[in-house]
Amino acid sequence: MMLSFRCFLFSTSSPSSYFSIFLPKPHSFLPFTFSQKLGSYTTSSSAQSMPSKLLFRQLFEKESSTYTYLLADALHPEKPALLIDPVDKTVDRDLALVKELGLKLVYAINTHVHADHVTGTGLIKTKVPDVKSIISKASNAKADLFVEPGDKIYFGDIFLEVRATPGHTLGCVTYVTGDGPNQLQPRMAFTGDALLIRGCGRTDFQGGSSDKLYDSVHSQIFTLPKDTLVYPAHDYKGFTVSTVGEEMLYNPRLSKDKETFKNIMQNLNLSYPKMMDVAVPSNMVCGLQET
Ligand SMILES: N[C@@H](CCC(=O)N[C@@H](CSS)C(=O)NCC(=O)O)C(=O)O
Repeated sequence: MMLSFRCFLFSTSSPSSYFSIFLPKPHSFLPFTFSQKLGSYTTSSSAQSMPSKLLFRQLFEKESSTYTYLLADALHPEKPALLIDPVDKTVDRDLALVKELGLKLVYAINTHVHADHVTGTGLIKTKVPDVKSIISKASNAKADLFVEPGDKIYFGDIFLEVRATPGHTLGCVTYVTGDGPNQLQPRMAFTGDALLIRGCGRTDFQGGSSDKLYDSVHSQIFTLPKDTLVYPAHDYKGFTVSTVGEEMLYNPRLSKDKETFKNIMQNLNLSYPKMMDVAVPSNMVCGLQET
């Protein structure tokens, strides 16, 4: 299999090649089968329906209704872990969980520059200095490492693939668990605010575009296998997880044609997020700006 990796952004200060962006792990060691069905999905612990190396937790911050996701390669000797979309207010809770589970946090990742809450990535770095922050290059925000479409973020033997999904903001990306013989099945898509469960991110600020969002979701998310699990950055209705197939059928915005979608988005009439004027400038610098 041909694999292309972007090596120019690889951090040489990374503790070991098991925690690398863009560098492939050999595919020769396969301690488990990923094909045997075991049970039903759960949204609060292991989301996979089959034996896997993934430790997965969906964590919630209730003031902004934000989901943070903890993923780790639990069978790797060092249990390398990453957090997607941590919130400043819940950093202590999340780091306590990481410690309790004996994980080694290596990356704190954002799907985009959030407008409704302050990211926890900068605060995490002050508490665990070896952690590297990651955001898309297109976001123009500060971080240790910048990702672009097609990049792979490895933690142990598992990787996340980066897909560009602009429209809510210019720099939005979706992180999808890898495709490959020793990767997780079903796949998981961390969609940020591009695709919410039965909804989607608003498109009225931060370079938002309903035209772009429609194309992003249809070309980068709805082309994934239908059983791919959808984990968004927010939920306002009590949902926790969906699938690509479900959203293609039942999403009241994105299941429509593009013109209808654009019309819906133009008429959302949402008020601006309460924390927007604080959150956006702060999140451009990992959430560390004095306010
Ligand atoms: N009331 C909240 C903000 C709610 C909001 O605007 N959410 C955003 C994602 S965070 S920028 C969104 O895209 N919502 C889409 C929708 O259809 O609700 C606050 O004041 O923080």
